Amino acid sequence: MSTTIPVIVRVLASSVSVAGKAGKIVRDVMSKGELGIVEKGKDDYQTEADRSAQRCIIESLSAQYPKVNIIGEEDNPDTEGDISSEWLAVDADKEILSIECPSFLKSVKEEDIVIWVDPLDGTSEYTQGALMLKRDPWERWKMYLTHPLISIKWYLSLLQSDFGFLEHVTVLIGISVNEKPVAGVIHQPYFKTLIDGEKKLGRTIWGLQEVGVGGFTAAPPPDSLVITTTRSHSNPIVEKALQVMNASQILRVGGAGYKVLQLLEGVASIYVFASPGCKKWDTCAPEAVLNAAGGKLTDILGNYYKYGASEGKPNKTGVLAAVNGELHNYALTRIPQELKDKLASNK
Ligand SMILES: Nc1ncnc2c1ncn2[C@@H]1O[C@H](COP(=O)(O)O)[C@@H](OP(=O)(O)O)[C@H]1O
Ligand SMILES: [Mg+2]
Ligand SMILES: [Mg+2]
Ligand SMILES: [Mg+2]
Repeated sequence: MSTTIPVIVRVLASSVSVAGKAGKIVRDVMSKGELGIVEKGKDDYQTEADRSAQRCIIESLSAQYPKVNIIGEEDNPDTEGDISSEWLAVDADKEILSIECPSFLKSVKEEDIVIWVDPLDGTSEYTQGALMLKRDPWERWKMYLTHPLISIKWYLSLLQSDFGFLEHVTVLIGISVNEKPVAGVIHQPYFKTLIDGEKKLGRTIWGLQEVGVGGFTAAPPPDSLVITTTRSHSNPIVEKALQVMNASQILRVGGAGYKVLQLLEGVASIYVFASPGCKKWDTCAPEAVLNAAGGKLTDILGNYYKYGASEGKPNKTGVLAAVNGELHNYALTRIPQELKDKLASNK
């Protein structure tokens, strides 16, 4: 690979490639049917797909860019032994390699880069999606009875959906320089497209500051105010912040990556989550891609998160994102000061 291509462009091109590979791992674990669910904390789970996809991403990127600081969500991905060479991605996306690098990023060195990896965003939705792949109703019912995450209400709604909530699942790779997210990849392993009548699964969306976004068709925000928010981590303060928005519709979906995709594709205009819970790996890639598309992501107080390697991982003061500065400001001014103060006291 030519070394005349700036390192930030090469890192983005490699991230696009490896995200696709991680997405395949996520689908393969699901098809095998053994999810290996581990409880990390309250409402916080990890599966074999989270662990394996993280190994694939981190080992592939660190083999190519040993001086880049890479931080992943999963603490203990099974690090015993060599990973399958099938999982090591050393290629780079050709289209990205041909991008003209913005001048302010041309001299960035490997050691200036911090990458935040969420190998599987929307783990709740992933584990619930597993039920939909059980074709035998009795098998499905048995799986429901032993599933730690599904209430009867969600079981019934799953049975009515086509693909469960698997579309909410994304693989996130956020690239930051000087604490700011400058580039990002959102890969959606279960996105369905028909190419010449053939079904293809998976798509990769990317963004680079001052260059723009690719991998999907951008659309303007909906005419009326549509808000997107969590479906599995709500609480009374999250609900209060939604009530004050005066929205015509509230969409409850999984994953920070998927919610930002809804903003980019004109499905929703604002993402509101007035609670701690998200971490730097949840927001780094979505923030980078949204920025590159002209949007804005901050905490509920309107402050940007910092993505340096020594920053705390939790996004203690929530998430507020919108397709443009005007809508972001609208949401920011509607959130009562008392609620902002409550979140700020978590700092
Ligand atoms: N209260 C909470 N506890 C643990 N994780 C939370 C959380 N609230 C949000 N998150 C994490 O933030 C991401 C987006 O959450 P949500 O889907 O509820 O909007 C998920 O990432 P992961 O699925 O990668 O763990 C989720 O786990
Ligand atoms: Mg998680
Ligand atoms: Mg996540
Ligand atoms: Mg995750």
